[in-house]
Amino acid sequence: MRKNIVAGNWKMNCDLSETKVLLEGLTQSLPASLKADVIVSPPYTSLYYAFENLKDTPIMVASQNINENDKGAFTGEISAKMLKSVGVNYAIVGHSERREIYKETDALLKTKLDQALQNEICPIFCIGEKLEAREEGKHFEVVKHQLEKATFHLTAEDFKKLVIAYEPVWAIGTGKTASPEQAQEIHQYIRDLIANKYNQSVADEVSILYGGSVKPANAKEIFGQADVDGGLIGGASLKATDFLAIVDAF
Ligand SMILES: O=C[C@H](O)COP(=O)(O)O
Repeated sequence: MRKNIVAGNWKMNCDLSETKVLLEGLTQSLPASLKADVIVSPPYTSLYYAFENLKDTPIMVASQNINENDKGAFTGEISAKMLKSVGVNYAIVGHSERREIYKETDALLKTKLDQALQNEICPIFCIGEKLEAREEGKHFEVVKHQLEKATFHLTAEDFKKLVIAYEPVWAIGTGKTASPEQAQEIHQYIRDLIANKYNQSVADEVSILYGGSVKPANAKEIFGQADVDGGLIGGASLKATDFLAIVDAF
């Protein structure tokens, strides 16, 4: 059965001392029993510190990216094996900021997913349409294309290891959130795509997260939708009390 997951994507925020403060805030106020799996995704420079300081807690650590190669002459890059060695169990792959700013293509993302899975890192694979596509009613088409091109080569066993994050680009960092009905509609569509490609039991095992301006004030309503299994949280994950309130929203 699929899991509830709340993942915080810190993006390019938090140096080491800020990481320390944020993690202390999280661990000191962490409820004894959690309603969701909790993941934090600090920048590379804080990953090892995060792992070391969270290993006695239920909070898991994700990277915000992963390289598609094993090793070698790729100046500035970090391999899956290196990530694994500092305690990373999840990797965000295909965030819209990487697609847009760093021109990551569906073909590249496919190889990144393979690399993560080969190294036993669970990908949090991001898909979602831009505002123009939403306004033209092409959002279903966009997410179908993104999903098919990067993931449908996977076996059912590997597909079940993915977490999908639906993040409408127009809702990221803008304060605009998809309505709970809009989120449910497209999450259900994504689950149906998975069921049609694989089968219903695979579709029922994959957690589909919503991302885009999730805050303590709107999390409960969004997470209350039948096919929304949690959230990928940007801005609100940088404040421990807000992030924990979102975790508690189930
Ligand atoms: O990865 C997280 C998303 O980009 C959402 O960011 P946000 O919560 O700041 O809108």
